[in-house]
Amino acid sequence: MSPYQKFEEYNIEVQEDVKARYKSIIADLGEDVDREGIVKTPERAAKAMMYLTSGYDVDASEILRGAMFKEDYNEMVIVKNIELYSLCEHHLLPFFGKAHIAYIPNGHIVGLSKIPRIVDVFARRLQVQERLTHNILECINQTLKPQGVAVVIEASHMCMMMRGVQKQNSTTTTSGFRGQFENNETRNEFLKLISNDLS
Ligand SMILES: Nc1nc2c(ncn2[C@@H]2O[C@H](COP(=O)(O)OP(=O)(O)OP(=O)(O)O)[C@@H](O)[C@H]2O)c(=O)[nH]1
Ligand SMILES: [Zn+2]
Repeated sequence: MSPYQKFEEYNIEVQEDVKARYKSIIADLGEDVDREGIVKTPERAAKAMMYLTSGYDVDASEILRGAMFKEDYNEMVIVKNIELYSLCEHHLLPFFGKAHIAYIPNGHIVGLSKIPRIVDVFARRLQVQERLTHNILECINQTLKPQGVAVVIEASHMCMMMRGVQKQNSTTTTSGFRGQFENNETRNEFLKLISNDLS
């Protein structure tokens, strides 16, 4: 049996387990689990939740390493307005928003699509926005070893909107800077270039 087959079987086993637990949760919440519209819901919810947390099984640095190209370009590269959807680890409710990411190459550039890809890898886990920001920052810094890297995330948290404090318009901004972006001039140039995209 290949390791891949083993992984598939493991996933089916986990899915069955999650499905059974959802069925019991839905019943506890007061629903009729045999009702037509609901009967397949435990399976749908299990698949959805497993998709939304599928980032645990993915090595983000391997994604970056797969598309690093030698290039003598020493200016800032910015990929901005990367939409992201994650789950808050406290309430299992979504938080969603945008990431703006910049790096200054140090002999290697990276395939542009790989930056949103690693955002997704870290977003598809139970997260807090601060750790999500750091995960992305450190992954780029340690894998690409650029002259500098910057990450800014702006997000709205459903756990603050639908329940709890119930604030509909607040957004949370987190950021991280390494290397040349720790220098005020470079950091300000980046912040200026994304300023129209910040709320
Ligand atoms: N720092 C941080 N806090 C978060 C994030 N997502 C949710 N939270 C907060 O996590 C906290 C959990 O606080 P608790 O007091 O344990 O939970 P709670 O009683 O449900 O809190 P309320 O949301 O205030 O009703 C809340 O203040 C949430 O707003 C995040 O990404 N970062
Ligand atoms: Zn929350």
